[in-house]
Amino acid sequence: MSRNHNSLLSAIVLAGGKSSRMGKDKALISIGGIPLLQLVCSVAAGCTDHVYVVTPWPERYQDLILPNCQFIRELPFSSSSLHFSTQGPMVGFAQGLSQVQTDWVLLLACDLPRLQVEILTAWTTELNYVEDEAIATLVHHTKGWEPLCGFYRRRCLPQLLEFINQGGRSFQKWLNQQPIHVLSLRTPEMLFNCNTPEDLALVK
Ligand SMILES: Nc1nc2c(ncn2[C@@H]2O[C@H](COP(=O)(O)OP(=O)(O)OP(=O)(O)O)[C@@H](O)[C@H]2O)c(=O)[nH]1
Repeated sequence: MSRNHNSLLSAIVLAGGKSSRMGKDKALISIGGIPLLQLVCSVAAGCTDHVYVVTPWPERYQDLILPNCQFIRELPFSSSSLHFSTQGPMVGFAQGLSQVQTDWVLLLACDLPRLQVEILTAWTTELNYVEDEAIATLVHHTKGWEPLCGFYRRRCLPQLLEFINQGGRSFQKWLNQQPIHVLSLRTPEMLFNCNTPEDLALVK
């Protein structure tokens, strides 16, 4: 998607974690013959100018077809993070955000099989109208914020790192301390996460 230079938009897709509820890497699960990470990246590429895939293991995904996507290899957050594949989505996000050059970034989990590019594109047009003080624009539902399908300002990185450095790993806790613009969503099924074999059966 092409935009004027001042309004370029990046996406960060997170592909890490344990996939313990699924029992195998969610990113590689096939939905209609297409690996889930490829599906999500293709939607991200359809509504942004550049896609970063943040993962501890880029080699695992080298056979996927990911045009306009660039891998960022996630590193252990600190020398004490021995099991860095489980350091959590916030740390992956922070590492991705440190590479982003655009003012806004769309953050996506890799386990969202029902993303709709039309809705994400419509949301991108709202970014120009978000209050200056808001660091993100996200959907809010009964369980709280939806952190892994929404937009963040690049300038939130220092606050994010401070929270992480103090041991914080909960998006909800961090977001509850921040000014956030609320995104409206009439079709909440778009946010369906494919976490378990039962979820996968529903999608298929
Ligand atoms: N890069 C990166 N992504 C992560 C990490 N942990 C989780 N994710 C991603 O964040 C999204 C949500 O992950 P979750 O479903 O909460 O956690 P999970 O570890 O993947 O799965 P469970 O073990 O079943 O909780 C998915 O896109 C994961 O790939 C991480 O440490 N690094």
